[in-house]
Formats: sequence, structure tokens, C-alpha cells
Amino acid sequence: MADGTLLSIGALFTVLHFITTFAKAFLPDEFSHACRRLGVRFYNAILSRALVYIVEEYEGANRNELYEAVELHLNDVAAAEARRLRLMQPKNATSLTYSLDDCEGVVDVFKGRKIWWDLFTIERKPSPSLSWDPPPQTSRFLNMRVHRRDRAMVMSEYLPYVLDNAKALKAKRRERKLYTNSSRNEWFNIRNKVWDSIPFKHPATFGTLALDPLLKQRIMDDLLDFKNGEQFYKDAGRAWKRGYLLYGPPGTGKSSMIASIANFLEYDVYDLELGEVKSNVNLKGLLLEISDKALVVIEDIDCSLDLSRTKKKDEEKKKSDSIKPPWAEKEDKPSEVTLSGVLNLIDGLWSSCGNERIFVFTTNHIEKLDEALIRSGRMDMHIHLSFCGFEAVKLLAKNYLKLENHFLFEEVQAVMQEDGVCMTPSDVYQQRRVRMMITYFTLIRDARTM
Ligand SMILES: Nc1ncnc2c1ncn2[C@@H]1O[C@H](COP(=O)(O)OP(=O)(O)OP(=O)(O)O)[C@@H](O)[C@H]1O
Ligand SMILES: [Mg+2]
Repeated sequence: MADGTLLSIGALFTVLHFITTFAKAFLPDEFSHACRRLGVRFYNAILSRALVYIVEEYEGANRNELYEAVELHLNDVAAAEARRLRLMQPKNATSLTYSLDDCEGVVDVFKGRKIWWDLFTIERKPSPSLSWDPPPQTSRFLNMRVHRRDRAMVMSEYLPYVLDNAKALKAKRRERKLYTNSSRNEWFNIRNKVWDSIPFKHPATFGTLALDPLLKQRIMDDLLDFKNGEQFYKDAGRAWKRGYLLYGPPGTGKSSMIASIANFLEYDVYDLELGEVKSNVNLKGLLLEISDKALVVIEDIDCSLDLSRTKKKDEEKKKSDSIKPPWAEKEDKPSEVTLSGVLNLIDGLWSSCGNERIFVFTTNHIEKLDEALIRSGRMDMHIHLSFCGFEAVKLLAKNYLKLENHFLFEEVQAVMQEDGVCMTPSDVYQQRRVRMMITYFTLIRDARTM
């Protein structure tokens, strides 16, 4: 090739390079996006022998679940390859999420085959119906290109793999929540949201829970049986749910046990304030909004259910309500939830509307509870949490003081057995605060020898 020709090719590349650099630096993003859009269309229509699949973000007003799955699945590839990513920190979430930006593309590799994905944004027609949560005005779609020979593989292997992978990723990233039923004041609750939530971050686990080791193991085995028991419940024709009643004096770890169960099973926690629920009908409404894999908790059930409410009290209340402004009306009205409402919540026809749910009631006074409420089938396991045994004290010494062993341990054990020392785990914690647990043990010993 003549020198002149080489020179002119070199010059052409220099000019092209100059033009693209200039375009990138000075022309607006919209222009380069439009060029890329045209380029991909031109390539798809004329040059490529590829098959093209479109996955839109919305189907009418509904989000397309396949779109969400692909977006999740492509997260790691996008993080490694894409030049422009959309970063987000969803409300109350601790980790960032990211997705491809408009006109970005990545290549996914599955069983040695390449799959090209490009993301584009389009304007949506405004929705004619009014809604508090209208879908956004733009919609995104993912353009998937594969070689024609891979048509069968995409449908039978790749897309099912993407769906499974996204499901696993979603479960891994899912931030567990602690829910409480919203205020009954519907005047302000325009969206009719029945549960409010915050991220669930309680640190208690079965590892830190001071409890008789045998009882602890029995509870953990029972929970695992429940979690893995889908088929058993189906075969037995029973709703996939279980009830636990935790009872014992204050400070013996009932709330800590609930947190430990939630962390062990990785369930959300729904802390139900019965006093805030207006009626049995509202209770059903709440039940319908509870997700699967959930712990439904009613603490101090003996105090929550006011079965002593009389007609007279209700009439007096009605009179005083009539002079209040409308927004105060519902707030102060006493709850009309009845025992049968609660029984139906756990065991009625409606209790089968969800899967993998555990109901936990706590009380300091088991003797005050109605037999019907705690019979097996409703509360399947009754767990008595009481004063610390020696094993529990040892675990607390390990948790709080990092003490695996101590020369006073033997003596403490003897004292606890002989004198029946009644210490709740919460009492032990108070001693830890001033690093005095061991001093406390010493005091017990001295008291005995005096
Ligand atoms: N079994 C336990 N193991 C470890 N820590 C415990 C245990 N029981 C109680 N504690 C500690 O004592 C404190 C109170 O415990 P918790 O709130 O779980 O008791 P509770 O039985 O729910 O009390 P209440 O009946 O008053 O609601 C917490 O700080 C907790 O860490
Ligand atoms: Mg408690």
C-alpha cells in the first residue's frame, strides 16, 4: 500500500477520533443516547442475525416481575462492566442498590454463550385512573440479544436460571422488618396503610440467650421442623403455622426470645398492638396484610385483651366522644376486639391465608389466660422462662464478662442449688454494668458464711 494511502487512512481515524471525543465532551447525553438507540435498532434490523427479546418494566399499571428479576440478576455483571450505573439507597435500607443507566449495555455469559443486554427508557402515556401511587411517567425496557441457535436454550435454561438466581439474591438481600399496626386515627391515614415498619436489627440470638441448654435445643429443633415442614402441613391438611406461648416473670427473656427466633428463622416481625385495633374486622384486615415468613407477636396478651369491658363503660365513652373533633373520635374509642376475634386470627378460616407464620404470645401471668386461647393447636408450645439456672449464669458471664471459667463458678453453682437463688437474666445484666457480677457472687458466698 502506498505511503499516501496509509497517511490518508491515519488522518481519517484521527478525524473520527476527534469527532467522537468532541461529541462525548460537548454534546448532550440525549444526543449520544439517541445515536446509540439508532445504532442498536439498525444493527438489530439489518446487520445482526441475532434474536431480540424485549422485557418491559411495566405491563399496563403493573410492574413486570421478569424485568425486576433480570435487573437483579444483572447487578453483578453491571457493577463489573457498565460505565454508567444508577445508584439508590432505598428508604430504611442499609445497602446500596444499583442498575444500568439509560442506553447502557452489558454482556452476560451463560454456559459459554453470550447474551447481550441493553437498557432503554421510553415515555409512558399518562394513566387515565387516579391513584396515590401513580406509575412513573417513563418506563424502561431491556433489550436482550442472543444468537439464533440459542433460541431454545434461552427459553428452557437461561431465563429460568435468571428467575431462580434473582429469587435467591432477593432472599439474601432482603432486609428484615419490624412492623407495628399504624395508628387507628384514619383521619390522617389517607393511604390506609395498616402496618408501619422499620428495619429489624435486634442483636439477640440463640447463642446469646441464657437458657437451659436442653430447652434451647428443643425449641430450635421445633423451629427447624416447622420451617422445613411445608409438605407435612400440606399432607395433614393444616395451615402452615405454629403458636408459641412464652410465659414467666419480668426480665426473664421473653422479648429476647422473640428476637432470637426471628433472627434464627430470618422472618419479619409483626408486633401487634391489640389495643390499637378497633374491631375484629380490622384484625382480619391486618392479618391479610401480613407477609409469609413472619412472626406475629402479641406481647402481654393478658393486658392487651380487655375482656372486662362492660356496656356501661362503652356508653360513657360514647357520650364523651360526641364533643370531640372528628379526627379525635376514632383515636380514643376503646378497642372492640374480642377473644373470639383473636382465636379466629390464629386458628380460624382466615389463618390459612398465608404461609410460614408463627404466632407468639407473651405473658407474665399464664393463669389469667383463657383455656381456649392456649390450647394446643393454637399455642402449640408453652415455654416457661424463669430465673437463671447455673448454665444460664455461665453463659451470661461469657456474654458480658468474656469469662469462660472462674474459680468461684463451682461455689456459685452450689449456692444456686442449695439456696435456690432467684436471679433473672436481667438482674445478672445489672451486675455486669459495674463489672460486679463476680463481686455479687462473692457477696452471696460471704452472706452464707456469716
Ligand atoms: N435469657 C436471657 N438471656 C440473655 N439475656 C437476657 C435473658 N433474659 C433477659 N435478658 C436480658 O435482660 C433484659 C430484659 O429481657 P427481656 O426484655 O427479654 O425480658 P422480658 O421477659 O421480655 O421482660 P418483660 O416481661 O418485662 O417484658 C434484656 O436486656 C436482655 O438482654
Ligand atoms: Mg418483654
